[in-house]
Amino acid sequence: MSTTSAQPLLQVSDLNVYYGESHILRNVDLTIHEGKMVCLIGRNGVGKTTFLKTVIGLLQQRSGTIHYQDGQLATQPPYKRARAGIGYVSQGRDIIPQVTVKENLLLGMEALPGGLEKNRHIDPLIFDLFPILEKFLKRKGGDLSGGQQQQLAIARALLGKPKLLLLDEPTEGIQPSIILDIEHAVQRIMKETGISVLLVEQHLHFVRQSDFYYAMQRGGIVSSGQTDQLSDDVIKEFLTV
Ligand SMILES: Nc1ncnc2c1ncn2[C@@H]1O[C@H](COP(=O)(O)OP(=O)(O)OP(=O)(O)O)[C@@H](O)[C@H]1O
Repeated sequence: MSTTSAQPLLQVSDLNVYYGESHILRNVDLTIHEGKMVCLIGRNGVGKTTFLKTVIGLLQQRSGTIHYQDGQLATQPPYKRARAGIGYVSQGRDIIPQVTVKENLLLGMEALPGGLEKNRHIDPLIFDLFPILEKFLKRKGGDLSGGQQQQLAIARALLGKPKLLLLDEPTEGIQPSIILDIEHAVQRIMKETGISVLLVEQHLHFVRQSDFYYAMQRGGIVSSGQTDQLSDDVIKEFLTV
């Protein structure tokens, strides 16, 4: 199976990002081909979230390029990147606690052409993937459990019809039965919609679902390859399992 012939969906080259004077990301190269799941692994604080935030435009690189589809994401703000099909589920999930599950879901369609005025219909695939959300449509977002909020955050991102979904530690702090539900949902989403996923994850079972991995240490990529060739040494070094 060749994955290198087609033009990648996302190609990050020589990316350097700073917080003030702290040099966080160092010469990062990372490529995602269409329809693939790529996992970024590494210990706490190495720069994984910083990387995702730079791809979605919440942080600006000091140097390097991010090539997405057929152009550069130079200084576009996050909303333009969302419109261009990059969905982002942050580590904190960013569910709005005071409004209902339904209203949280509708927010996911804001980036679509015509915005919320024209998009009020929630795709039934969402409820097929996450039946609990249909049951709890009228509940406040803040009343859901952590796992349910994570499902809501993924569903909301999906409603923006992304081509690339960025997921920041979706299983963090979530009970094992819901971790499996989330893994299955992500697999189904990829199969049924053809989107690509960039996953930051510590949970080995989920990491193993990805096609390719990149391992980060002190802001640089120190190992990468096909996930089915991920060695026990790399797992021990880069995952907290
Ligand atoms: N707003 C900020 N200002 C300054 N430094 C920051 C800021 N946010 C993160 N950092 C630093 O940048 C480095 C990378 O953080 P980042 O959150 O990207 O790591 P991570 O690999 O995602 O870790 P975690 O899994 O703990 O989220 C850390 O040393 C962190 O302390």
